[in-house]
Amino acid sequence: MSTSGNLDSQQPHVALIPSAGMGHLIPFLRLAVSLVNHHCRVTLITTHPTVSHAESRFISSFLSAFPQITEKQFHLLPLDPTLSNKSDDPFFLQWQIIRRSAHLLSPLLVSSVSPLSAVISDVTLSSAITPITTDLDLPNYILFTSSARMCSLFACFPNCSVDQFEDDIEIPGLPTIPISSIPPALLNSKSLFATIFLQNAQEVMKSNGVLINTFEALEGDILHAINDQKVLDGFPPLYAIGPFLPCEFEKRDHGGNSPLKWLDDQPDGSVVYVSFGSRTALSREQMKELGNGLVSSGFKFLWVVKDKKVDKDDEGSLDNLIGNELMKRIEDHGNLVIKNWVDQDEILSHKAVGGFVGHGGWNSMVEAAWHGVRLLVWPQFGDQKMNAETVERSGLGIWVKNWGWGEQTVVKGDEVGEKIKEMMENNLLKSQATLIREEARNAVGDCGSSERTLKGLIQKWKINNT
Ligand SMILES: O=c1ccn([C@@H]2O[C@H](COP(=O)(O)OP(=O)(O)O[C@H]3O[C@H](CO)[C@@H](O)[C@H](O)[C@H]3O)[C@@H](O)[C@H]2O)c(=O)[nH]1
Repeated sequence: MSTSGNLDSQQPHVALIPSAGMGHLIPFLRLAVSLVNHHCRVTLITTHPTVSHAESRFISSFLSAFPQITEKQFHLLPLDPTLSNKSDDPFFLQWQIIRRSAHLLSPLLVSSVSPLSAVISDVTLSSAITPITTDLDLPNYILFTSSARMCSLFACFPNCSVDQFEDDIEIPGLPTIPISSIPPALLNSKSLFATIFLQNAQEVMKSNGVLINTFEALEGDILHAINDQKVLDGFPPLYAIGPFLPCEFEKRDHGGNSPLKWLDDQPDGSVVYVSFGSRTALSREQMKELGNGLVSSGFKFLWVVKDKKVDKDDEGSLDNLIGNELMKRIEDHGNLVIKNWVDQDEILSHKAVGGFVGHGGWNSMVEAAWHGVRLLVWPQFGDQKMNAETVERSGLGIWVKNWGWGEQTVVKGDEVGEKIKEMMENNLLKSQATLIREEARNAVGDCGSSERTLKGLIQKWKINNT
């Protein structure tokens, strides 16, 4: 694929509208690169301000790497004070502000260059954005940033009454979802999160299609059940176009502190990589248990520690967080602990990395599949148990169900250490991870399922342009 222009009068023009946080921004920017590589014109709507440094840095290196992409700045309304009573999570608040500022998007979606063939917005924004695209008569697509399994719950959600939430959730055409896997925030039907989740699920039905970062070999049965209308009659076409590939622009200069140097000195497949994504801070108590568990597993590890949800606030020293004594034991055993943004792609692609302990954030799960790294999934909140189910079913990793939701319980270090050993010593997982890696690569190869699906969608936009 070339990144050159090769423009023609039918060239589709796509506007992308991400939501708050790296877990939502990253898949949008990777999708943008893929669309450029497929000769689409892309407009990126960037929110101002962003919540984290990581988001601002990512956007600016993306725009420098792709000068052909048009940036439209979306200046958000100030924080509505009534919102502060609802949550103290800065990403939640930003998501709400984006939704409440959606009416300001109209002028940004009226293109002076060429009319838009598609507007693709984050699923969490859909009920705020669909009325705007409908008014402007623009084709409206959704990017579902989680797994197809989570999408099956999303599709059925308007038909589930809250009273049902005492029992497993029936998903027509698919296995039931245990009540214990439902995102806790959905269990209170009066919560703002549950209300908006429901509105989004209703509004998505009016969209032209839903794009998703997964692939046939990973979630084929679920994709088929949704696309065959077994899960919900009338659900829009679900386009599986993953894995979204990490890109060059994401690489950062670590000023000589890259963990790669340390990884280079470790034997192949020997290291456990530990990270809970871009916005999950474990409790101090859990952090200590995890540290003890890692040491007791006997495996070498590279642990990325986060103390605060937002990077700007994350200023404490490692010694303070983990304690001098544990920190010393960790270092005496020759392990590496980092409290900064790392380039996860370069870590997962390193031959020394043999396993990944993560929270089940969907981007990380797909990245592990792409690199064929086996997983121990430890869901903390939200969609993460649904994603863990997919990982377990595919044979890419294990998930300890009785650990519950990470944010609600503290798991003892010994248990963590045992499970890490189990994951690292399980050769079946290792060989299955290698197979999934092959399948992931096939999916985006020339004749792969995801590549064909994406090309078909772009072709549709081209035909609509004529
Ligand atoms: O130091 C870091 C930390 C994170 N990442 C990247 O940041 C992304 C993190 O995304 P994800 O693994 O999905 O976790 P979250 O940041 O927690 O993502 C949020 O968004 C996801 C997509 O909707 C959901 O699945 C999660 O539950 C939700 O917490 C991944 O691409 C990682 O590679 C880095 O590169 N370096």
